[in-house]
Amino acid sequence: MSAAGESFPDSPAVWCSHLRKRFRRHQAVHDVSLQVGRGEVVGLLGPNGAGKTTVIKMLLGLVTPDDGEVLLLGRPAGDPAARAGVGYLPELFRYQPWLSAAEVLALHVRLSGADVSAAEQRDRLDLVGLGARAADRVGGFSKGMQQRLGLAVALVARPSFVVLDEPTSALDPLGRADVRDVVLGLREQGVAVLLNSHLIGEVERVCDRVVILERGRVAAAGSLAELLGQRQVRLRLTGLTPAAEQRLARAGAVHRGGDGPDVLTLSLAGGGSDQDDDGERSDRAVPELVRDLAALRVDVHAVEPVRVSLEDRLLGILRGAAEDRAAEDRAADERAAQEREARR
Ligand SMILES: Nc1ncnc2c1ncn2[C@@H]1O[C@H](COP(=O)(O)OP(=O)(O)OP(=O)(O)O)[C@@H](O)[C@H]1O
Repeated sequence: MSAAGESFPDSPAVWCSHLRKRFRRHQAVHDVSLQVGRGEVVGLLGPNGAGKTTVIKMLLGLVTPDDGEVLLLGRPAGDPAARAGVGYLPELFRYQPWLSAAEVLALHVRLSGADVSAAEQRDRLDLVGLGARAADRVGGFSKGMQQRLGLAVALVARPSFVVLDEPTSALDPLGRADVRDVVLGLREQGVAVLLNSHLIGEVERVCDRVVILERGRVAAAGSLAELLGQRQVRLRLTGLTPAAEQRLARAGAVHRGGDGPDVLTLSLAGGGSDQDDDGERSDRAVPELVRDLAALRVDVHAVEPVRVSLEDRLLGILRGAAEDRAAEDRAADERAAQEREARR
């Protein structure tokens, strides 16, 4: 690992608190606090215009926040020593078309001030699948090849924190799989990664934690286990009594219909999981419920977890946030109407 950015090794790779950014009349980022720990892979998700790229640029000291604080590798974001420890693949990438891929890499090594041998630079091109094109001019590269080169540029100076803004937007499925392997390899080496991607499956495969932005705010954040949780189970039950219905209602919200008269879906209260003494997740809610239902003489024919994908969760969170905002707008309209009425 490079010595750059390593003078505060116990600090998170990046930490920010209450970031805000307005562009003219548009508040792009309202209030964002997040953290990427050392060696952690964090996914940044959210719809178009949610503020992901603006947040990334503020984290890297490329956009000045109106408010809030950032520490990059334990230092202020604009500090050259912090930047030297960071590899960045921007969303909009463009490299000097008159240079060869090897020359682009060598240029970035010089700019970074790191000591990276020619052999190591070639290894980076091999890693992104451009080893055979090292001597070719970038002007003749396809978009996907340029994006691969961008990834090599981001990795070449042995960063301890890598920020990838839509790293697979120009890549074919094979290229996306390659990037996934690269990210997993970084994690193995203890390199922290912040990954902004619309490809939710990709994020689900490689990320330890996810931060979901919606209209410039953090709509949800947590580990994949926390976000996905075992939140729902489908049960096939016969012989339900009022007491059993009450027991079910205590376990969570009951949804019926669609899958037959005996089938119900239970959204477990509190996500249905607790922490045991060792801090491990343990799902006691379901076995306890089944035991109690059996004691109440209910016939339990089937119990199956409903698998919730990150995509489902993301859509649910974003729809929930949109509904909350619509309700707030309606309440504000009503208040304004009441005030107008009172003034008459
Ligand atoms: N330099 C700028 N000048 C004016 N407005 C900007 C600027 N940069 C971003 N914005 C606005 O800020 C908002 C957030 O943009 P940003 O690029 O951060 O979103 P994003 O979540 O990365 O979107 P996408 O997924 O489409 O890339 C958008 O409304 C955008 O138009």
